[in-house]
Amino acid sequence: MNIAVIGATGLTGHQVVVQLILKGLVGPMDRVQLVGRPPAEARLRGMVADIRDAFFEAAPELDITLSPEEIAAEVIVFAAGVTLPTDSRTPMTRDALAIANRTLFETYAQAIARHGHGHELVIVVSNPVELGVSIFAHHLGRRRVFGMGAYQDTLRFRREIAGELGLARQRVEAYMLGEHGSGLVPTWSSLRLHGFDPEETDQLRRRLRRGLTSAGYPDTLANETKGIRALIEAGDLGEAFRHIGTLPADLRVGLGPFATHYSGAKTAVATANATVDMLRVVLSGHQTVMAAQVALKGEWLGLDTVIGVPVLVGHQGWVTVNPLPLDDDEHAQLCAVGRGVTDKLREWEAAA
Ligand SMILES: NC(=O)c1ccc[n+]([C@@H]2O[C@H](COP(=O)([O-])OP(=O)(O)OC[C@H]3O[C@@H](n4cnc5c(N)ncnc54)[C@H](O)[C@@H]3O)[C@@H](O)[C@H]2O)c1
Repeated sequence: MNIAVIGATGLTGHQVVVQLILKGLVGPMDRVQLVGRPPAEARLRGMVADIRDAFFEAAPELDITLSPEEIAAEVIVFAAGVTLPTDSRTPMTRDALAIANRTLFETYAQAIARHGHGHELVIVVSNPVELGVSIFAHHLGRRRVFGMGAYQDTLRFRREIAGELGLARQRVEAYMLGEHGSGLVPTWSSLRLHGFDPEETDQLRRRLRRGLTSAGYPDTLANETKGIRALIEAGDLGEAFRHIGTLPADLRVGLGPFATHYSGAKTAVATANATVDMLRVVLSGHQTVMAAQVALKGEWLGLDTVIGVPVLVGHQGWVTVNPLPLDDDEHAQLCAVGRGVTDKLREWEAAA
């Protein structure tokens, strides 16, 4: 198997390569292409030496690639580009991030479309993930392109619920859909707790939500984000994490990574874990449902944009949306977020 990691020397890209090996997804019969810019060549060489030193027998063939035209892989992880600074005193808007990364998305998408074999699957990690998916889908065809934001947000949502109930994460089924970052849509209607009947699940769902409704979620998340930002700017990370711990699971999903990023630790380990997990699903050859940002053309709820939804995945890409039973507020929320993403994509693309 051939896997390419674009932005391999970055915090996230590096973690993806290490976790691919540690989790046994690649071994000596496989090849991992480490893709970076020419100025990163020395660092890529050092990275290869370090990985061989650590995992000699288990390591795959590690190739250094400095040109987008030379990427040749079955699955490509895109983790290159600018990221939000961790110093809260120099904030960067998502708009500025989009403008900074747009050219990079375009360059790689065009090169892979021109020089690739036409079947590569692409997992977009870099932000804004919706913009990355939109650009890659435009050049490669939308069925081959996934954003990992919704996959990671869904893992986090399940983990928060499982932790609060004292269950293994595997017993919790629930989806965090929408836009990665500020447009999360927790679909509490999708909650299934294996081993609990619908009545018990209803009771636990009420307990977990603590009175926060789907309609009230976006404003509450925005207000809580302001509060956490103020604590971070005041240098009180400890209070920020303590406060997040008092909030319901769906708010913790939105706020935990925010505080982790600004703590300076960043979220590379969890992001790589989710990416490698997603890669495992995509490569398994079994048809499986997973959450991902994909470019929709009205397949579900009339959504015609890039948004996180549950998709049925096969070895050639996503096949169809796996619809969930949503209540009216969740439905309205997902459509509103979809319209917001469409407006942003239009703006970011017009700023070219
Ligand atoms: N989806 C998520 O949950 C999530 C989590 C963390 C980070 N991210 C995103 O992933 C991206 C990377 O984050 P990071 O923390 O690893 O950043 P980083 O700064 O550590 O790494 C970025 C890498 O991109 C490389 N790069 C820049 N321009 C390049 C080019 N033209 N060709 C090849 N490589 C190039 C840099 O050399 C660097 O190695 C960011 O966009 C960030 O927002 C997403």
